[in-house]
Amino acid sequence: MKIRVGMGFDVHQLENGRDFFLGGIKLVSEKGAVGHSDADVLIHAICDALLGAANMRDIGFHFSNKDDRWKGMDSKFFLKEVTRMLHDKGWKIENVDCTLTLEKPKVNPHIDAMKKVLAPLMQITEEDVSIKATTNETLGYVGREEGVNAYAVALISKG
Ligand SMILES: Nc1ccn([C@@H]2O[C@H](COP(=O)(O)O)[C@@H](O)[C@H]2O)c(=O)n1
Ligand SMILES: C[C@@]1(CO)OP(=O)(O)OP(=O)(O)OC[C@H]1O
Repeated sequence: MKIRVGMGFDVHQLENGRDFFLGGIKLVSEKGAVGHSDADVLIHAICDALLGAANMRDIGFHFSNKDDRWKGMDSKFFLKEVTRMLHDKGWKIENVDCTLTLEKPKVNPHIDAMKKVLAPLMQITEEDVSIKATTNETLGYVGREEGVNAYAVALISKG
């Protein structure tokens, strides 16, 4: 059996009055993420981890931020598509593990809801989706609530 690991990282700016889409759900928050799509930083990091594991470039390579088709796009579409692309090459997703860094809101109360949305998009169980969060202890752009980071690792297999 062939197994591969991939890592993904993404960052988006936070702005007052924006919707905050994170992990496929909409959070109640004063600030939301800014991007070309719906700016779901967690989904983008997961897509990059999966594409990286399969050595299939990255999310911006397949879904350019210069392409109007993806403007305001629900990022769940990208994850579904990336999963399809991996399946087409014979890969099975084993698990993903993610860490968010943001000062607020608290994401712990929403993690189960995120897993429920993300797992079926990757055709894996919620047990195979791990999401964690930490503040940046007020340091740097995350600490100043100017941005949100997402890190993800993914394991895939075939054969
Ligand atoms: N946006 C966040 C940040 C953190 N958490 C949870 O709180 C714990 C403590 O955070 P520290 O940064 O002070 O270590 C962290 O381990 C998370 O469980 C959160 O839910 N949302
Ligand atoms: C998702 C895409 C495409 O709409 O745009 P953004 O929402 O700006 O997100 P980013 O993480 O910069 O990655 C890739 C983009 O091409």
